[in-house]
Amino acid sequence: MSEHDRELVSPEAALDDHAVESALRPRTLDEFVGQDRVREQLSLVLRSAQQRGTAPDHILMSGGPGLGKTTLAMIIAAELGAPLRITSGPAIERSGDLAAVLSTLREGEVLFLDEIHRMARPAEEMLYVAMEDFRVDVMVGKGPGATAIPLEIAPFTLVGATTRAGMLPAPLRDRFGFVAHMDFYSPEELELILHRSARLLGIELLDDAAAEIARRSRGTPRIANRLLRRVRDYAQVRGDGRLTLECARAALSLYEVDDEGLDRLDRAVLDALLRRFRGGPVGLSTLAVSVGEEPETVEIVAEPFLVRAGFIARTPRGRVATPQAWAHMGLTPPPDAAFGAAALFDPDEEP
Ligand SMILES: Nc1ncnc2c1ncn2[C@@H]1O[C@H](COP(=O)(O)OP(=O)(O)OP(=O)(O)O)[C@@H](O)[C@H]1O
Ligand SMILES: [Mg+2]
Repeated sequence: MSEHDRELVSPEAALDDHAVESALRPRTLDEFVGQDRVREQLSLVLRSAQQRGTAPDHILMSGGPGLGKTTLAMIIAAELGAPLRITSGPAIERSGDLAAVLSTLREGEVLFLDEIHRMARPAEEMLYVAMEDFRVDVMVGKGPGATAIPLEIAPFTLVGATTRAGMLPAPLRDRFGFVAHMDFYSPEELELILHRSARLLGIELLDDAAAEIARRSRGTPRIANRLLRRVRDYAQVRGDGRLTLECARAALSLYEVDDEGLDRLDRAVLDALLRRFRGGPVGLSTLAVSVGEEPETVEIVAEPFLVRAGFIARTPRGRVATPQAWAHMGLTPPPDAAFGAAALFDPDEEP
């Protein structure tokens, strides 16, 4: 599948998303739609720290692409009235890169470390100390004569974001006082987000069209906003500019986003699972290879939604298609097909 095909339907940010995304980002906790539990927990963490006059605990946000991690990080700084410094795991190749950031933080500053699971190992150790003791040990010299010079740094709040919380070493995870688990959004929440975006973009969006787009957005605000823009294009060129249900349906089918919001990658994964592996169980990397994708892409981009929507079950022996998957793809399962939970408890098989 080419990059071009992927851009529309992937929850990961595409090039043309960036400008419009920053325009559509909610700026306060109140404007942030959905994730009610996270919002309430976060609001307590922030308010109480403000009342105590201290920097709040370090905050980790975990969740799939496009669910609002960067947005929340910006909101945290804004709610605290604190300056925000942004960096990311891949930008920190050596511990020196991190030392340079940490040693120039101002008191109370929020440090947003995106993709924190991709930071270099030696920098991780430095981060542990910084998070706990607000200190960096700067190494001077090399070899046996090297010494660590402790340097005090200003109390700050680290906000880490990761799509793969499981990949964080336990000592790092444990140093976060609060972990926000970002989940997929309900269709109703996505509708609210779509109406808000339409208002900001000056688009006339009818209720039933919003519901249709929301239902097909794979629980992800980024995808909802992107589909909104494609339906707007359609309405502008082929209609009278208003986003009606007919426009939404026609545009989404043109862009191959199906009734359940499955895109080409999702369907390719399901198709391989059903036809080539007779519904599984099959390992994730085998499945990824058979659709010509990186295992990480299938694991982070396609699978969580397919599981959440009830098309795939994870079992100790691998991924298994559910009856719903067979039905959705219009195929008949073989009589011996393994089905999700049943496969979990097969007494004759070793996990
Ligand atoms: N709760 C929300 N309410 C309204 N809009 C939202 C919400 N969450 C996300 N969005 C919209 O979705 C877009 C993507 O969100 P964001 O960039 O924060 O995702 P992310 O989790 O950081 O993704 P990535 O893992 O790719 O970095 C934002 O531009 C924002 O407009
Ligand atoms: Mg982000």
